[in-house]
Amino acid sequence: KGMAANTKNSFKFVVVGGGIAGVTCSEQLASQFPSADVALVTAAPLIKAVCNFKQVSKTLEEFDVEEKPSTVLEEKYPNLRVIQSAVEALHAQQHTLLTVDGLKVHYEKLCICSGGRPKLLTQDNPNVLGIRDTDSAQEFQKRLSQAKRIVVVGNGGIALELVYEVEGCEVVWAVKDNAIGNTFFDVGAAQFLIPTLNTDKPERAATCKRVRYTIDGLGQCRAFEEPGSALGPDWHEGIRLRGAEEVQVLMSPCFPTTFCQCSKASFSVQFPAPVGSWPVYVELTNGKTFGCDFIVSATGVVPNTEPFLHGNNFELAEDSGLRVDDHMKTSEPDVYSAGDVCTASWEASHLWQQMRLWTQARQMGWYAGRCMAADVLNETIELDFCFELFSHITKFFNYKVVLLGKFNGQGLGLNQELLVRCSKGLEYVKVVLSGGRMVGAVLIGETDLEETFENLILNQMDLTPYRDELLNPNIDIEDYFD
Ligand SMILES: Cc1cc2nc3c(=O)[nH]c(=O)nc-3n(C[C@H](O)[C@H](O)[C@H](O)COP(=O)(O)OP(=O)(O)OC[C@H]3O[C@@H](n4cnc5c(N)ncnc54)[C@H](O)[C@@H]3O)c2cc1C
Ligand SMILES: NC(=O)C1=CN([C@@H]2O[C@H](COP(=O)(O)OP(=O)(O)OC[C@H]3O[C@@H](n4cnc5c(N)ncnc54)[C@H](OP(=O)(O)O)[C@@H]3O)[C@@H](O)[C@H]2O)C=CC1
Repeated sequence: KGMAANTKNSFKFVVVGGGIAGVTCSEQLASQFPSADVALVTAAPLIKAVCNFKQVSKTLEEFDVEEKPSTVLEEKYPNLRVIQSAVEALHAQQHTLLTVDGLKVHYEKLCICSGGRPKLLTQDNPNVLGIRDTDSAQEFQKRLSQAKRIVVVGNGGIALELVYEVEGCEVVWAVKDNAIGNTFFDVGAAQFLIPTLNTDKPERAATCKRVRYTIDGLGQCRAFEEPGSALGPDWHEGIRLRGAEEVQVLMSPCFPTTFCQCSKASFSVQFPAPVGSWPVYVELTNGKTFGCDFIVSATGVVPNTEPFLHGNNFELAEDSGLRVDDHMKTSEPDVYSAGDVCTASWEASHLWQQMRLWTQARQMGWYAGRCMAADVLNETIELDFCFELFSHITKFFNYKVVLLGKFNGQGLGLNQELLVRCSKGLEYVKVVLSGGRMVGAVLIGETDLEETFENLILNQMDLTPYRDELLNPNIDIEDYFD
């Protein structure tokens, strides 16, 4: 009711974006300042809320995400108003936003949490799809139900999930690396996971046909009008990812042909002139051309900065995210940013790196809210502990996956030693040591090692004397370091 009286659309705090970052930030502000007017301006009709939050260890967290109508937020926080409209322009000097509905919103402090959108191979081909939000996932599902063959390009999180989940449709997976899942895994972990593609998925074993997995090529294993929030864990659950035919996963570890000799940035797939009856063809650098019903471009995300830039002086990072400092502040006064749209530009802990993930969206949104509050109250605030150590829990190919620190030896060059333990079909454990200290780990399966390894990474103990015991399966490592 208090909000209804605010006809001037002037707010102490305004947050843009109803994804995890924006919702967490606005909830933080609305609960810390119950008498201040807070607005959440978001393009999509539904917001994303964190539920069943569980702090698994010092830095590891798990939670579910629910899509809810925005009224739920307004009911919970009487001082929070949700404005469903896309922001069209920002005038940072005047502290105002304009929405596509012609609404002018005034703020004292603003946090931009507008997320990202798929970095598509090409924008103009209706047969090249990206997956980001509920709408795009539904479009994908609709097209898949009629499809006999699709080509998946990209080797990150979405591609990994798709090739595992899609059934009843031939999948050509064009991978330019020599192993799968390059954003999360090294070759060893990839080798561990690959046989899973060849087995029935547990929950569907009774009903589905056996997946045939063939290896092709050289490899060793070898509408952005009203963008919705990014999907997240288990986005494919409840969506039937089934094509029109029998199942075959065909992996082509090769480079799409028109991959320029130079940098990846100039990469583009060309669509050769049709020679058959498929709606679209893709030519790969192993010399093969595949016709397919459509191509999924699972090639990363681009920060949604567009409506905020014009006429303002935002510093952008190389990946075109809004640069934020260790207080989540952008280069414009009173403008903060969190989640996929921003790029952490502070001197990060040597054990942390930004990855555009659900968990980091929540952590950044929450911390940005606290920083905005601290600024208003003239209080000092230290960089939150969650930015000390990179940690991520997820699931790939139905295995629990925990990633800690420099899990792929990021930035370590030759200054690293890897210890690996692997039981086929059961677990894969990799530890990254640098100068005798643990700096990262990949844990696949029910290893139960995450807490002990997290502690060993955080306390930077010299493990040189223990390196032979560290992964010895006959030693209870938790007791050992107790
Ligand atoms: C298919 C898929 C699977 C994923 N799986 C996982 C996973 O298993 N684990 C994991 O950790 N991460 C996963 N991610 C990544 C994760 O979903 C994102 O990192 C995270 O959701 C980003 O949250 P965000 O709040 O920054 O942005 P978003 O969720 O993208 O939200 C942005 C919000 O801003 C709004 N918006 C955009 N532009 C405007 C504008 N101009 N005006 C007003 N509002 C605007 C949008 O409507 C939206 O509400 C996945 C992503 C995808 C696409
Ligand atoms: N379970 C989880 O945690 C999941 C997380 N996500 C997150 O959602 C977001 C979107 O996922 P996704 O799209 O898979 O993005 P990712 O960043 O995970 O992966 C993008 C992949 O595409 C490759 N790539 C980039 N540009 C090109 C190009 N022009 N041609 C060919 N390949 C290219 C990248 O290779 P290279 O690295 O060499 O550039 C990389 O393999 C990511 O932030 C991801 O982390 C998604 C699904 C599941």
